[in-house]
Amino acid sequence: MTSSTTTPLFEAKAASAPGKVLLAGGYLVLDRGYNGLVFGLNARIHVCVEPIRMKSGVTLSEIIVRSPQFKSANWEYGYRLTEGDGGVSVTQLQASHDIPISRNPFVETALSYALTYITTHLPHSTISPSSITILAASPYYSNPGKPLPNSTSDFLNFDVPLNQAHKTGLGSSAALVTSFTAAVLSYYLPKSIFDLETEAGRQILHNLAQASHCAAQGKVGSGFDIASAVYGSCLYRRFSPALLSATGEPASPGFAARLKSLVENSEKQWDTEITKSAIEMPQGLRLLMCDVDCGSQTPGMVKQVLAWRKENQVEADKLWNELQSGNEEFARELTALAGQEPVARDYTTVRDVIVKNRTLIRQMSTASNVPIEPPQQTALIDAASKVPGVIGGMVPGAGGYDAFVLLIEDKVEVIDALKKLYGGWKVDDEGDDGVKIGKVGVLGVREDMVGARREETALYKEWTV
Ligand SMILES: Nc1ncnc2c1ncn2[C@@H]1O[C@H](COP(=O)(O)OP(=O)(O)O)[C@@H](O)[C@H]1O
Ligand SMILES: C[C@@](O)(CCOP(=O)(O)OP(=O)(O)O)CC(=O)O
Repeated sequence: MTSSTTTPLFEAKAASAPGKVLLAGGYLVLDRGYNGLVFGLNARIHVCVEPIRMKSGVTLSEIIVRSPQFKSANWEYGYRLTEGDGGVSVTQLQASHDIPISRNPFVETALSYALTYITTHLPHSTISPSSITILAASPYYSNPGKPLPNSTSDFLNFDVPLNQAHKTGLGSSAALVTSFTAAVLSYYLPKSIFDLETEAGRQILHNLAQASHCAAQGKVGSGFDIASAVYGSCLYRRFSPALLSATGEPASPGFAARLKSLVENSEKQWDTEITKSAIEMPQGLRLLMCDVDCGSQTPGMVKQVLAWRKENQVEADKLWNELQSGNEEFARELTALAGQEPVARDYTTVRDVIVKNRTLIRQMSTASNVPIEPPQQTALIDAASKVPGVIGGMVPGAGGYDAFVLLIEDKVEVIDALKKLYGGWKVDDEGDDGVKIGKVGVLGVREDMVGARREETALYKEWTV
């Protein structure tokens, strides 16, 4: 018997998006009155969308998503257009009878939002089945990974289920939702409607990814992580949270039209401010991400800081304003240094600004009783700051025990000295707060100024089916 296959309508497409580090403006950036200074990182999540070749005559509305670096990380979805312009609803299908369904809310929501947006431009019948592969750079997880046998691919096999992946806090869900949305839109929509390489395309991607990331998270954060995943390093002012509240739930009547209008900025105007020119990394300097092995999670830090601010508005406003000025000064210093030859530079001012900002953050920490820069991190950053070639360091984002970031001269000897310093760093005694930190790792991750971008699909041939 001969079996013929139908010719796929679409050509494989891929995109990637960077991770993030909020160098300055943690907590402040939740409020539109303040900014965040965010750097994209050279650890990217990639997504590749390909046609599923089917035997002719078989029609199947199914999209298969795989994250092949992890065990059993497959999600199969059926999709259908809902009544009353409710957009595309996706339903997870059981891959096999003996494997229970495990949901991936970020994938599921990004898929339903992207397909809904696509059907506002194309008839639903043009959404043909596809196979989607997710591949993440290894620094997103602290699990040891192995290359595929005889492989030239940089992606590693972690050989554990996704729920056993230990995240290093580089913003996996934002990089995933952004690259996933970019790849799906690029695959199904003609370039005249969505082109990732244009300003209009990036705006569509930003707005759609913010909406689906918030929906998947079940909360509206500041969105700095999606902004940097789309635009790369930038000075960020958030959108008004009310913008998203009127969109409603997928499948509710009129959802598709509301999503289109939100994404295309046609009724309500997005008031996000993204200024790429306000931040630069001077040539010869780099960021170095460090990861602390620590059992302690500190959920509810954001709630607690905001509650303290509300109760102590006058004191908090003073601190917030001082920090905002300090952060602005830090951004200005970095861009000024970027305009100078490395040999002509004097790092004294930028060092002082970092030290001053850290003092303010510790004030925020003490006043709100939240371990934003706990003493364990103070010791780690202070010790690094004495290493020749280290300009300074800080706790990024919400802070806590698990990560910090250093600004250093981009020289192997500086990284070697830091590895030596932290190699022997093990605090076996608990601090006064009862928290014991373990191994300190220097992640091979630095800033990346570029946001979401198109990728060649050949990069993934060893991982796609
Ligand atoms: N490589 C991956 N493949 C598939 N889904 C992923 C991957 N990495 C992260 N995710 C999704 O993102 C979620 C983690 O998001 P979150 O807890 O917000 O962490 P982060 O701070 O890294 O964004 C995972 O539970 C999973 O749903
Ligand atoms: C407190 C914040 O301003 C910054 C948090 O930054 P992190 O980088 O710590 O974030 P997660 O990876 O989402 O945990 C909250 C926000 O801006 O949403």
